[in-house]
Amino acid sequence: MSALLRVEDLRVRFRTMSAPKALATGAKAPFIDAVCGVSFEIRRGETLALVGESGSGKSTIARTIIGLQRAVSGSVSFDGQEIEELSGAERKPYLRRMAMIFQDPIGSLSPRLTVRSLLTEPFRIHGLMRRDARGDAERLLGMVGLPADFARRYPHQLSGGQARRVGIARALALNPDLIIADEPTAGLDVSVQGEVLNLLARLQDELGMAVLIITHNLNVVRHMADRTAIMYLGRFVEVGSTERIFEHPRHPYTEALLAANPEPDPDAMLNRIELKGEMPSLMRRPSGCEFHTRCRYAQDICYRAFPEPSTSPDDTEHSFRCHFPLGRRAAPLDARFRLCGASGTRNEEGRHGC
Ligand SMILES: Nc1ncnc2c1ncn2[C@@H]1O[C@H](COP(=O)(O)OP(=O)(O)OP(=O)(O)O)[C@@H](O)[C@H]1O
Repeated sequence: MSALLRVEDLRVRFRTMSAPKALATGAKAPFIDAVCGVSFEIRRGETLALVGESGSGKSTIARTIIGLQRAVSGSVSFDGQEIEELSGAERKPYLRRMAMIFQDPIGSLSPRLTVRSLLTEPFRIHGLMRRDARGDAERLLGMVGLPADFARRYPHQLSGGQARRVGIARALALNPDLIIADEPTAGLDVSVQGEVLNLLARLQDELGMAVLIITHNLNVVRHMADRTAIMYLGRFVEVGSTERIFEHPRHPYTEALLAANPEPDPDAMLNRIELKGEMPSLMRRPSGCEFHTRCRYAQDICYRAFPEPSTSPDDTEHSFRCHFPLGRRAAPLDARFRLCGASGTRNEEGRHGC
């Protein structure tokens, strides 16, 4: 099946200080590369999860896809059309087919607008004349299980779960082909989290849209995603079907994330593994494999050489970047544990950029 969304070799860079200040202070890294050559696609109706620690670049990818952030290179194509090639006016029909659910349920809703205005604003933004704004708002509220009289409320009169439903309803307004959900359950009570996930899954079944879901929560991934991409320092280190990622992780970072999952399999070896140290700063990228500073299996080559992507022989859609992927590791046991610890220990020079 052809891809609905195709992202190719995407790179996004942020300035960390102005050029004159960098010159004055002699700083080597006036920028960080938040996203480093990421490529992936999402098929129609499919759910892809982006997973990784805070700061790994997940939201930056999302914001770049919907045009809130510019890439320094790479491309985003939607339904076969590269978005960057289009003028502002030509882009609109494509952007209208994507909608984003932002992280903060209440904070992402404009406090001065009623729910009715929030729900009908997408039509106005895209210049779509509607004869029955009240009917539109009621229909959208009904789709997310909220009563029609919620249309008169303001965001501060909503609970977190209700605000999240309004955010979802707003995202559905223009009947998008792709929804990007950035931490859709963050900040919600556990019971409400389940309701929101079930709602998203039901709407996806009914409406058939693709979903790009961004989350730290592996239980959310397991519940929602067909495929999963694991991010570290702005790169994909492992991508595959969610089942493969959970059952046969090949990258040690994936293994460690799964082990940190609050509901791990009690019999799995993964339970014994801890992810030690902090993620290195994007201003001081480690040499070689960028995960080596925290990897329990790292060997000399991991300090020196950046690993090329490999694929599983029995599943070419399962790819990973590791010199010693799980399942064919030959390191002596004492070497495996030598390198656990705080980040940056073997990275005195540090690198920036990617
Ligand atoms: N506008 C910006 N200006 C400068 N740096 C930014 C900007 N937006 C993001 N960053 C930096 O880019 C890196 C990636 O941030 P991003 O928000 O994409 O990560 P994330 O994985 O989505 O994190 P979280 O899970 O906390 O949302 C971080 O180091 C962040 O500080």
